[in-house]
Amino acid sequence: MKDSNCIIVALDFEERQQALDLVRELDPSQCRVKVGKELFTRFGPDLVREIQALGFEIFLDLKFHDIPNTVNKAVRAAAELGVWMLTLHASGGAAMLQAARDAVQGMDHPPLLVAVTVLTSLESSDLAVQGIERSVEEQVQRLASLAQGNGMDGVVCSAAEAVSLRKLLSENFLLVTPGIRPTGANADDQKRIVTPADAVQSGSNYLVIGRPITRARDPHLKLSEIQAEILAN
Ligand SMILES: O=C(O)c1cc(=O)[nH]c(=O)n1[C@@H]1O[C@H](COP(=O)(O)O)[C@@H](O)[C@H]1O
Repeated sequence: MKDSNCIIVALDFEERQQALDLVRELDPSQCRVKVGKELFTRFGPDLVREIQALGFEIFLDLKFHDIPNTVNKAVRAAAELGVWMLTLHASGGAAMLQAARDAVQGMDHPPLLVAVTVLTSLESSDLAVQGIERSVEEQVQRLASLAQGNGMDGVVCSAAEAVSLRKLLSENFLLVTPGIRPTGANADDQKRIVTPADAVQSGSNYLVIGRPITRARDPHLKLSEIQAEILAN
């Protein structure tokens, strides 16, 4: 997918002002933004509304993982905020995923529901510790099939799994891929990393990028460079 609007900038900041300063440098027609656990826990729905008022579609990444009734109510609350996309953990199981889907049934503009498969900070040895004796790729496939079979719009995975998922899943099922690192960038705590251009080539629909952009001296320039790299490939 060659779409200049496929990048989601992760606003992982401590301060409200840092997030707003970055957002004001960005163009809502060129990217979307992600509000995650740190920012939401500190500043809540008011900050989401403030960023929406600047014209941005918001990916609310709270990774719900709880009993079906609790997730149903939480998804409804997030949907009523008017967010564009939200996350829950596929490993919460079929009933939890269906409860999430039920929560947005009948809404005029429901958010996209995407299920996290295996976090990009994990590798096979981490699964083994949890008693999962299969490769990351197989576990991602299993959870992605579960997500697709229970009403999700897509999954969060590493772009390293995108090629195999594209063969397994329907064409319009979304692959949202964090763990993106331009060539030579620090991996930080990410284990399954892929460059922006390779992610798009492999079939990712949306690239979630945090530190490579937020830590850049000029975040707007860095975003433009990444977009240019994607379009050139
Ligand atoms: O759901 C997510 O967005 C997510 C899932 C995952 O498996 N890995 C992952 O890194 N993320 C998020 O994607 C962002 C990646 O940030 P950077 O590593 O700084 O680019 C963070 O906000 C993470 O919370």
